[in-house]
Amino acid sequence: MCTGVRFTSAEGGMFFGRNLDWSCGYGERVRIMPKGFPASYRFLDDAPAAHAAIGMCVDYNNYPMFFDCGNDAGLAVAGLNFPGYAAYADAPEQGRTNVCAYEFPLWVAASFSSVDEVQTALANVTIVGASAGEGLGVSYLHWIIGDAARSIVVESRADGIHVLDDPVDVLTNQPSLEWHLENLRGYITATNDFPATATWRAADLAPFGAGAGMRGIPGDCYSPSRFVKAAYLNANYPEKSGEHDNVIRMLRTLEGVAMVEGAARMGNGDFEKTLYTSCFSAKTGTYYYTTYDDPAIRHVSLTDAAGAPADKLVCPEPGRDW
Ligand SMILES: C[C@H](CCC(=O)NCCS(=O)(=O)O)[C@H]1CC[C@H]2[C@@H]3[C@H](O)C[C@@H]4C[C@H](O)CC[C@]4(C)[C@H]3C[C@H](O)[C@]12C
Repeated sequence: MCTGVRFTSAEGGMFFGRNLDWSCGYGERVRIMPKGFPASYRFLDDAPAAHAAIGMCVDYNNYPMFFDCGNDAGLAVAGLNFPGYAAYADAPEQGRTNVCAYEFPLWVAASFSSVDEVQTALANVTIVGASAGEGLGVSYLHWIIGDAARSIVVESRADGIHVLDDPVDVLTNQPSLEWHLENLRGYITATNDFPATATWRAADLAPFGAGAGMRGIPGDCYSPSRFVKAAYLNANYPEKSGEHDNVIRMLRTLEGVAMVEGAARMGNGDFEKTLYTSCFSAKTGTYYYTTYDDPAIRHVSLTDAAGAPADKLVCPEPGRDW
């Protein structure tokens, strides 16, 4: 399972993060793709990246297969599993912008400055289900894309591409975003208020402490449950100022929907857990992350690649003080 979250600070800076939940890693690393990087595409003309980007990826022979990333214009994107619902074209379609599923985050981050720009381009996009390389297969994903103004979700389904506004700025896994948003209507009585003592006949029922109003918000790891809990937390977290408190907001919110080893097996019998949690700060171009085995916060910034040649992915030593 995975969860993505977006919000803005009191100053208007976007923070965009995700949990990557799976049983095993793919050798993922944080990489910076410099501006001007020769981005190559299977069915599109190769183009130098208009924007530098930073994020978690498989560095596949100097090609970043991003899981999630943010760029120097403050636009960010993350891919989350969507099997059973995602459907891609078998082959490129004439007259369309044909983007392979594995290329999608790179294409978004390298090419665009805002959600509006991506949304316009998506009107002519076909997602093609070509494999990235031998043995890599095709991942069936949907994507959340955010900037300082808003977020959208992109779902390529059997009936075509759906570009949906995401008014709660959260994404998990199956089913569709429309379903998750409709499902929230079952939880509208949840509140962070401290409830008054109730009187039932002669009994005065005082709350045990804080949290009574949140009862009913699910705490399990199932995709619909994580959507509800993440949406509740994202909607109720008080607005914060400055980098520190907003990074903490993101990491604590994602911790609220993190998967702990042993809680849930995948179909193959392996336990799923939150392999890493990330937070991209758009204003500073910094990518913060923690891993399951090392909860200390590490960070790498787009500025760490200043002056680096454009044709190589940059892998700076992560900082630990902040
Ligand atoms: C497994 C990851 C999604 C995690 C997630 O959503 N889990 C949900 C679990 S569940 O279904 O709901 O049980 C996805 C997100 C990004 C994916 C990777 C990226 O798409 C980049 C490449 C793409 C290649 O086609 C396959 C390898 C790969 C390296 C992908 C492996 C894997 O599918 C990743 C890592």
